[in-house]
Amino acid sequence: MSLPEYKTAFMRDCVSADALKFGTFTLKSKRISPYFFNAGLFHRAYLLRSISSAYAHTLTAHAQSDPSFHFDVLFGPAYKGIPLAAATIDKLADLDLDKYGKTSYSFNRKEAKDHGEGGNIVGASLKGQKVVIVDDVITAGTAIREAIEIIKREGGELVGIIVAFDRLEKTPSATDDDGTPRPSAIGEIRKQYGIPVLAILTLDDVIEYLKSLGSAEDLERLDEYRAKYKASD
Ligand SMILES: O=P(O)(O)OC[C@H]1O[C@H](OP(=O)(O)OP(=O)(O)O)[C@H](O)[C@@H]1O
Ligand SMILES: O=C(O)c1cc(=O)[nH]c(=O)[nH]1
Repeated sequence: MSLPEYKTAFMRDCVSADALKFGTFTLKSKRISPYFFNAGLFHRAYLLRSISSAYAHTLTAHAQSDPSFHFDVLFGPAYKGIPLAAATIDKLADLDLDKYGKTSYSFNRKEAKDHGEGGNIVGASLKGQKVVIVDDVITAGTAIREAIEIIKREGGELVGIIVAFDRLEKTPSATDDDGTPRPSAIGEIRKQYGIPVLAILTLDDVIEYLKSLGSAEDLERLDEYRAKYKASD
């Protein structure tokens, strides 16, 4: 597997933290998946460093390939996006203090607060800011579209999205398993907004990993799932 070191290190930590699990899981979209990525398990200090470092490297690698890519705020949708956005700006500042030392983070409350400072945004104001959303996974795109709406409503400019894991699967629909390829939610968002949607790892990376280090049974189930739900983009 010819992945950059930060991706292989992240894959190793996903497996050791049990954040990448193989079995039978029901997704938010109700699709049944033979694997699940649980970013909530990156709760130990060394694991939070690992995931935030992988996000930060993915963002800086993209900024190197596209010098027009600039952002002021990392927005982490509640709940799992919150620690991810905060820890990632810390890592970005470690990588390049001059460039990222003034980058902010921000997140939404799921329920608006009606006392004290009030409102439902915590951290940087998004108004007039170039914003990148940091989340764990996009499947149907419901969560990310809610985050996009919040950014619009707050007057921010969405310039990119980064997730830990791109499942590379088509958007769920009533005729899900008819074998017809359709775009992924990520592909639709890229097309609709013309922005980069970056991922640290993809399903293809996991399948490559299973070929060398995983069980033949898991590999077969993931291959079957990919054949059934693979996106057309
Ligand atoms: O693309 P989708 O089909 O929307 O699914 C993916 C999202 O669903 C989960 O979050 P959830 O909304 O459950 O919130 P949480 O962060 O509070 O767990 C998950 O963390 C992703 O963000
Ligand atoms: O689609 C989802 O709900 C989902 C998939 C996944 O791999 N991980 C996760 O937290 N949510």
